[in-house]
Amino acid sequence: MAISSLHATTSLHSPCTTNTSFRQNQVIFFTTRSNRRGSTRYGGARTFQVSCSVDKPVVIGLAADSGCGKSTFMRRLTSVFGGAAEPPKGGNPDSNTLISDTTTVICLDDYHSLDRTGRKEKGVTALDPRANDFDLMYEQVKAIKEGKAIEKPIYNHVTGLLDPPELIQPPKIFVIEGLHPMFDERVRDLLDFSIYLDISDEVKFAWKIQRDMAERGHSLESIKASIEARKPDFDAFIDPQKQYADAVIEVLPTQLIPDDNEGKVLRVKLIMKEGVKNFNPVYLFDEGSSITWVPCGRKLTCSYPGIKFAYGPDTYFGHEVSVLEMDGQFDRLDELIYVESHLSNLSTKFYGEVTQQMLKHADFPGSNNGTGLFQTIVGLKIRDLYEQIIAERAGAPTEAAKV
Ligand SMILES: Nc1ncnc2c1ncn2[C@@H]1O[C@H](COP(=O)(O)OP(=O)(O)OP(=O)(O)O)[C@@H](O)[C@H]1O
Ligand SMILES: O=C(CO)[C@H](O)[C@H](O)COP(=O)(O)O
Repeated sequence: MAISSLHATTSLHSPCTTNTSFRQNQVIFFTTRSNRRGSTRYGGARTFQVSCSVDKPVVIGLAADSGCGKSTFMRRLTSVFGGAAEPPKGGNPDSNTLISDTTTVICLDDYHSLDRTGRKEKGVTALDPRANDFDLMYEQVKAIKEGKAIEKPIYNHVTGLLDPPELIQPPKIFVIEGLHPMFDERVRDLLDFSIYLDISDEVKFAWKIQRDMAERGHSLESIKASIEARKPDFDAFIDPQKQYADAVIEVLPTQLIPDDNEGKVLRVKLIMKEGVKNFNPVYLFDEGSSITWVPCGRKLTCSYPGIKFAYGPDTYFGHEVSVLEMDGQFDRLDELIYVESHLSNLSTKFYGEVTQQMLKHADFPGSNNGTGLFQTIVGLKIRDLYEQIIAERAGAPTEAAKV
């Protein structure tokens, strides 16, 4: 049996019908095993009746290369919804899934159709579409969006093998993060909102060195070689997805320090597509104007090289966008409230919520610069989008939806 149809038959078509034997988001393992050359899949055609949520999930896509801040972004997003995300309780300790009260985040690496050995044998990288099962990805994201539970495979990053699948129940917000959330048109069309983290080569290199040398004991040469080996497939299959994103966070070297090659001070752009349903771009001072702002002075402490904001309209892959930019870093995070008070359409629930979120996670990477600030803002916009969709379904549009 083809892998995709095997899983299609085992997806649990019981949105609200049931004998509930499983709790919402409970994860179950299946041990039936099927093999094919180059990969190992587990699964079994079993029928389960499970509990379900009446509200169908809102589906969010987050695309980025490996080591580009997806996990950090997801931690900020989950925090905006008020809970901590944890791996499935009692499940596979190497599961890539994170579950909180509101959100379930799955990692699209779980749709690798070739395991580490299989990729090596075939001479393809994990970024290559031939190493991924897009039919299964589509069927399962569609099932979740329809409120049905799925048995999702697990790619084990420790062993490099495909582990037995885990049962995933439809949450309120379903996030698919990884290399290819916008690659397949069918999957792309299921997304209610999409984000691309666009990290420039220089910055990606600096972050990889920091993590893989300091935390994983890799040599500088091996990090360089791994980045170079991935580059052609990254350019061919990952990078082009940014044209479809509703919001792009672009991370570049600073322009405030001439010829900077340290990669510590960053220039970060938040590129927000115009005309996206339930998403009103954030603006600085005056919507639609072009503005440059250097806030350093009496209200904001800035050491060298300072902080510079910019805002204005632009085009991005033929789409009208608004771009908010921050170059530099904060000396004192509590003073961010001064910047926040000059931004509009933030979708905060109270004055200072952005600053509060940033202070809460001051230890996350990027908390003193535009990466943390814009990830937090996008998190708030996603919460707002979710609330608008739910209100719309309930037939009561919010004030924001009427704008
Ligand atoms: N905003 C940031 N500023 C500085 N460093 C960062 C930032 N975001 C991420 N990093 C660095 O990159 C590393 C990877 O971040 P993170 O785990 O969030 O990425 P990821 O895309 O989920 O990675 P992977 O796909 O490999 O699991 C972090 O350990 C940190 O060193
Ligand atoms: O690009 C990646 C996504 O995170 C990984 O390289 C891919 O999933 C393969 O993982 P591993 O190196 O653990 O076999």
